[in-house]
Amino acid sequence: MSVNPDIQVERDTATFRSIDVTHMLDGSPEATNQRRIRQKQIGDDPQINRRNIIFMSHEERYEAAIARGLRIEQLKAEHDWDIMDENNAIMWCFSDIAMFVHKVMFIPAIERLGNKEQHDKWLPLAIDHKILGTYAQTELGHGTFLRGLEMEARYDKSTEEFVISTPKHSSMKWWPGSLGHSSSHAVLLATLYIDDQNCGMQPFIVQLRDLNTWKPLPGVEVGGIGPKMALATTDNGFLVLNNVRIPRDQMLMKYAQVSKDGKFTKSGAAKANYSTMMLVRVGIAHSCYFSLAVGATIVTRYSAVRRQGEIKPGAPEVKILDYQTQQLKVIPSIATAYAFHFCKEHLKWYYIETFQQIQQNDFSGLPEIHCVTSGLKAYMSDIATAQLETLRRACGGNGYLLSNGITNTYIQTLALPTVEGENTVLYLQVARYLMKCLKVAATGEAVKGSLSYMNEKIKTPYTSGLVTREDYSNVKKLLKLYQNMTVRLTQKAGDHLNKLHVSGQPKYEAWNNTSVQLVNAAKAYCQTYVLGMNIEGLSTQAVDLPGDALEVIHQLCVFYALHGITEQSGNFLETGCINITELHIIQQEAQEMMAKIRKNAVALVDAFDIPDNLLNSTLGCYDGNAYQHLYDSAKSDPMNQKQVLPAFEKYIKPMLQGKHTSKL
Ligand SMILES: CCCCCCCC(=O)SCCNC(=O)CCNC(=O)[C@H](O)C(C)(C)COP(=O)(O)OP(=O)(O)OC[C@H]1O[C@@H](n2cnc3c(N)ncnc32)[C@H](O)[C@@H]1OP(=O)(O)O
Ligand SMILES: Cc1cc2nc3c(=O)[nH]c(=O)nc-3n(C[C@H](O)[C@H](O)[C@H](O)COP(=O)(O)OP(=O)(O)OC[C@H]3O[C@@H](n4cnc5c(N)ncnc54)[C@H](O)[C@@H]3O)c2cc1C
Repeated sequence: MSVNPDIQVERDTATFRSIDVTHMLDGSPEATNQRRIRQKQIGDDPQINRRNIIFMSHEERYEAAIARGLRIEQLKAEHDWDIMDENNAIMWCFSDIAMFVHKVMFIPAIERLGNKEQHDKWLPLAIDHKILGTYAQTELGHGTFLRGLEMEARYDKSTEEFVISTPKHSSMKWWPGSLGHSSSHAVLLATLYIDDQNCGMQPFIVQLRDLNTWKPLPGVEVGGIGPKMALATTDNGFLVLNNVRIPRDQMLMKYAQVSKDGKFTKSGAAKANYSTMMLVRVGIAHSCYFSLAVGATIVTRYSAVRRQGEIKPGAPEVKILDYQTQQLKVIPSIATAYAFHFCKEHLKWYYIETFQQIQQNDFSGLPEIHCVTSGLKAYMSDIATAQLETLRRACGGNGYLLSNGITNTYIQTLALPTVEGENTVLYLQVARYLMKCLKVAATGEAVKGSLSYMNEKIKTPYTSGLVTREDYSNVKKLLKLYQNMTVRLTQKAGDHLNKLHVSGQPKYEAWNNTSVQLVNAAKAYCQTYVLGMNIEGLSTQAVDLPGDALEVIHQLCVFYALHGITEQSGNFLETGCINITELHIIQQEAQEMMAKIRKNAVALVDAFDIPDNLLNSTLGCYDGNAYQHLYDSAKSDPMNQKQVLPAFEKYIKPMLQGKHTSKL
């Protein structure tokens, strides 16, 4: 099929070469080649390809997702993939593999929470798929408040076993992925009791099903929790345990230990048992980038080939991408996807470094990384879901079809603000850290890390530093505005907190009565962080780009900063970081920058280089022939393979013949 001329012209008139930016996104030309080879292995494989999933039943999708997971394992062995390759493969399959939690949580939890003997025993079994596991933490009654977990593990000194039980409905495990039908084992988080003393939430390895018959073991009641909005194949389940006994060495004992005679000891940081969650939060930030890149690719390409209506009366119909309002739906998502790229790259290396320190029992970096990973998981998933919905709607009626490739991505991404810590709750963790740093700054001590900009006192009266027109496209000056806004919102929340406390409210009550302001400050911190990483990326990852490509990536960053201010203008005005005249100039600059970026919109999404066989989109194919692909997809619907469906004989015909009232 030849390429649609409407999309070809976009490529021909772009001011830079997409491939240069692709190399930057991958890290190097060699890395691009390597990724393309991996993506071809996946996209061309009939067992992995998700081409027909929209026409499958729940059970068929589940089976296909198991087969997909298995096939990924085979490819991994055949082609010697490392862990990054495997994680990317899972992401390119949109996490549509049934044993997802086994890979991303069960194994990492054993690695992080187990001691050497436990590694030696359990990891080979898990890695070779001799056992399949889940991460069972959330209960019906408690997902957020982990100190409230009710499933009990009571130590029985006489037999050196833990006895695990579910005292009431609210204490059953509820939600763990792969638990319903796909796990033989669980890393199960339960509250440990020794002689009725509560020793906090601890991790245990519990076998749930017989490995030969797959039947639940005695005392184990397990099943699926029912249909969900999406993620049909993650097989989320419930679990009730009736006095199930496990040996003492099945408590994962890296950070806390129970001796044979029931002595409880702790090593490491207080929240060390929460470390698996941190890893997954980093992974979620990466998924947010990928989902947004997918959505932006589909909708930008579709907007470049769909013509509807006219701008100049009587002139030919225009591409919908030429409407300024359509640009406002599409261009921010492209700019955000690029900003998220720089941010997730930074996050990956930051996590790896800090994790190495933690492995060496240096926990000093833990509070900051907990703040950053919690905040970015929340912020990036909030933004990604909001923008994906805008993008989906930007496709008009066809935005409601599953074949468009964006609807599924969107509803899947909708889980991310909830999983791995509900977003509001995570913002409040960030706020906790902000308040601590504020206190440090108030004593005159230097605040370190991502909030070191707090050290600089904001002078009153204040000027924004935006003097010339060029200042409005100076990303460092724009970043300063964001930093000042964050500091002022943080101070404002801190002042409110103090005021309530001084007026007699206990600290916890004052905290709750300030939590709206605290969350607002936390979001500002996250937004500032992402912009900071975007700017850093310009001088690190993007620095070797040819001049024309660097200019476009720079424009995106400027637009990201300006658009962010227009979206959050209330915060910037309220804190006095800009005045109304400056806001008007910023709005104008943002619109002008958007018009410049529009010229390169298709080339910018091409640079994401997501192949058609992974994109699975009728609207967003590289060749731009959206109408042909829509038609082909409709024709391939199994319901269209018959001219007359059985429902005709059963219901419609009797109705037409006036017999329906008694028969139905
Ligand atoms: C589609 C893809 C599917 C992916 C799979 C999804 C799998 C899942 O969802 S698994 C379940 C995930 N569950 C969660 O994330 C639970 C969310 N809840 C939490 O993380 C915590 O309980 C939380 C943070 C809300 C509060 O914990 P709580 O024990 O009440 O602590 P709290 O008393 O508030 O104290 C917080 C302290 O712990 C620290 N802390 C909390 N979490 C962490 C952490 N992960 N690392 C380091 N420190 C931490 C805080 O910094 C704070 O320190 P300080 O006291 O010095 O200020
Ligand atoms: C698709 C999916 C997959 C999942 N996979 C797993 C898994 O593999 N393993 C696992 O263990 N769990 C899993 N979960 C569970 C998930 O981690 C929890 O649902 C999540 O942590 C939120 O907890 P919750 O359901 O208790 O929400 P709740 O805490 O009940 O949240 C409800 C509301 O209360 C608010 N709220 C709660 N506490 C506070 C507070 N302190 N301050 C202010 N507001 C508050 C929240 O902001 C929210 O608005 C999964 C969930 C989903 C949807």
